[in-house]
Amino acid sequence: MPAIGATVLGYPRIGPHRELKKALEGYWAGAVSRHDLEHTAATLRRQSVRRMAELGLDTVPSNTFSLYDHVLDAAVLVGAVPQRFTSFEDELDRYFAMARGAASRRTRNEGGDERDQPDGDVGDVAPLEMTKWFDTNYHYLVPEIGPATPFQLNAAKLVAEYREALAEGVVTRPVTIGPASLLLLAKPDDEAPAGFRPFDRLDELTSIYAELLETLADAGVPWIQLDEPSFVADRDAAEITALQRVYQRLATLERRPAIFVASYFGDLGDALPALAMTPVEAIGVDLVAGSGAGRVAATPNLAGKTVVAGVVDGRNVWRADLESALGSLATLLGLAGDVAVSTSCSLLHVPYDLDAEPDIDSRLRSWLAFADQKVTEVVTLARGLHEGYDAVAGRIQEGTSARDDRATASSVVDPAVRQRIADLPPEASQRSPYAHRIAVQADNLDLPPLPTTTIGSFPQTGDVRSVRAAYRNGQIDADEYSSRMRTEIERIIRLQERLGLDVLVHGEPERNDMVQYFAELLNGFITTRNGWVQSYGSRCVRPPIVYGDVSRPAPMTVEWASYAQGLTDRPVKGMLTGPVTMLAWSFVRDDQPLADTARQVALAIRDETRDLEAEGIRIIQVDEPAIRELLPLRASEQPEYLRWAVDAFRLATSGVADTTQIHTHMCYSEFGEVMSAIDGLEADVTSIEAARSKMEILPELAASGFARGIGPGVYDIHSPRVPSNDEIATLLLRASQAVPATRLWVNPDCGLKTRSYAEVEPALAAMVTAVRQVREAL
Ligand SMILES: CN1c2c(nc(N)[nH]c2=O)NC[C@@H]1CNc1ccc(C(=O)N[C@@H](CCC(=O)N[C@@H](CCC(=O)N[C@@H](CCC(=O)O)C(=O)O)C(=O)O)C(=O)O)cc1
Ligand SMILES: N[C@@H](CCS)C(=O)O
Ligand SMILES: [Zn+2]
Repeated sequence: MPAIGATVLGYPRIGPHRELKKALEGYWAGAVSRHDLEHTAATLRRQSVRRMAELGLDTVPSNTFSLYDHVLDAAVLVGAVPQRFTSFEDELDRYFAMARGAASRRTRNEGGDERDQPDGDVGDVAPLEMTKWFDTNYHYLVPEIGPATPFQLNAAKLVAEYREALAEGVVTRPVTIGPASLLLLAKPDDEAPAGFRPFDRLDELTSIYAELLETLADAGVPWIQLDEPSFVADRDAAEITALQRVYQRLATLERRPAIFVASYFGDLGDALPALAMTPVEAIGVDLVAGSGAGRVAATPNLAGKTVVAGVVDGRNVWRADLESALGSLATLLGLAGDVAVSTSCSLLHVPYDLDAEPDIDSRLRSWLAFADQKVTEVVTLARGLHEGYDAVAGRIQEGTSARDDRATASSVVDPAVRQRIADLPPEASQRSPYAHRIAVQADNLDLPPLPTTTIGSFPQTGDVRSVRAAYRNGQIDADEYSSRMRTEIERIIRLQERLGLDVLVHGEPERNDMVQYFAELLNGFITTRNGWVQSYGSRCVRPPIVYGDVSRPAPMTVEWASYAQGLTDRPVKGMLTGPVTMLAWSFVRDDQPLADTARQVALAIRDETRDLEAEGIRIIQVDEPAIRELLPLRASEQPEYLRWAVDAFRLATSGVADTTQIHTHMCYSEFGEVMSAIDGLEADVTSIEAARSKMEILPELAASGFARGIGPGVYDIHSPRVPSNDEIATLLLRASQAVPATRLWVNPDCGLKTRSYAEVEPALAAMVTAVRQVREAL
């Protein structure tokens, strides 16, 4: 068995130029053949293993490539395919049906339209649910596992990708999710009786993994990496014992590769000594998010094992502190059998290569590291560890100088921002009592009961995107751009008037992304040209980088909002992204607490709310869809996070007069655990994703004491399906049983940017008709 040496836990897969995205969307649209899709995928995989090997890694992971999602791949690997997909005989059709939904066989025979959508679920076979991958902005597909879900090994992809890399001359280490985490990431299927947990089937699933290990041994695979990230969150003693049982069993198989159990996004806690007691050969620890090398080194039973030390941050873009990383590695050396050097998690969460960013100035660039630069850092550290400090002294010095330069750069610290924060009185985060302000807002707005609205974005048509691209590329000037955007805004305002909505939006046509748009306009942020990171399936984002103190040089949204308001007598909602979401979807500073950066962003947003108000905007929505996402995985760390997150939102939204109504919006998460924080935001109105769970969230919210305006989403915008008036009316009546109708608002689950007008117009018309019915009924 070769030593692991220098390695990474995973590598980006969307393609340096988003080749996979383009091939997938082309394939779904019927414009790219299956052969071409497979060719693109194979080329990307080969390039990736070659690149990692050329950069000097000792061992390279494989099977980290995925056509859609690695959790879906793991479900397919163990044959956990829900019944509704079994009629798809072709494997790729079945795979994409699980990812995106599909027309049933009946509809397919009638000419179903599953290839028309670039993303989202299509047709009448519902896809697997999508949810957040731990506390990242990546989304995985949730396996459905019930008592009768079949398990059957299907190792073809894993073995084929191993052999494909071997043909490139690279012996790889196949990676997949370990059995315990796979079940903890799954949800019970609809057939499961109350109280059933997928985890109940751990022993059965372990048998499939045993078979997998034997298959890999037969294929000559030296190492397998089984990821068990679910154990960096709070787990009970039974779950930890079960984890130990799994690896005791797998590691005592006669025929198997060496086993590397990886963890990331935090500290393994009690799971680390439990794993150390099993005969697995290697354990991976995250020394960036976790509590450090000292604690790991103190774990008994590591002497015969390789500790794979995740010392290079796999999910942020700062150049590593090589000196301190070497210190951590030295702490482990001598206590473990061997020390391998790695990233703290897969590099899936960072862009490929800093060299693809010609616009970033050279000084700032010297502070940064993207995936390929991180691979090089890992290689340098492994050399330093094994050949001694002097072998890499030059590189370490270079890194230290860059970090010192960053620490003292005047572009990072803005004394004016710091003074403003220091001068803030406590009442800056306090509005007058809700009962008082809601009364003055009612006078100011004069809205009907059950006011109707949308969440902000309207379809981002090809036309709108190409106008933005033309402006960005200098093909049209600012006047032409502004005029084209105004035409689009006017069209959206007139459409909403025609549909009969009560509170209008300008539709966000000028925004490439709800975070990047603001980052481009704020001091302290930079944005990238090619820094794409997969968010889900074929969808990508370019997370901005916060490098310095944040401030707002000029208004960011006022021009568009006030133009829209000038077109209509109905209130137009101003639309901003909140401080927590701005940070959750950016690469953040690692040189000051996140809470401090959040206050700076909050102040910039606060300035914007006041300017919007001064221009006659009477309602302002501050979106915080990611407030749940940043919730620490360990309960002990959650109260502190919630305290500063709520405080930042309140700082952002308390600068306006009582007459101005503050809305917020949340989606993409289960909000059960953060109900009291949602209440603590004190937004006058909160819109929240609720349609898919059929309003289940409302009783929970009411029970938490929440007693302000609430807009539970009445239809799911992730689906092209147009809801009927009756189903929306039914949901509204259900909502009115949990929340007094006087506090109910009516809106879709989220923004409409990924949908087409052909879906949006009838869906909103149904929503307005349903509200009229319900208003009469109430
Ligand atoms: C709400 N969601 C968001 C998350 N994170 C964000 N940062 N933003 C979000 O909205 N996390 C949770 C969810 C995740 N959901 C999504 C949904 C949709 C997308 C998405 O559609 N992404 C787009 C890229 C968006 C973008 O930046 N567009 C720019 C640039 C577009 C582009 O590719 N331009 C071309 C050239 C121009 C052209 O011909 O169009 C190029 O650069 O090559 C824009 O529209 O201006 C995607 O396509 O993946 C992401 C997350
Ligand atoms: N205002 C944004 C929120 C998305 S979470 C939108 O409508 O797209
Ligand atoms: Zn949303």
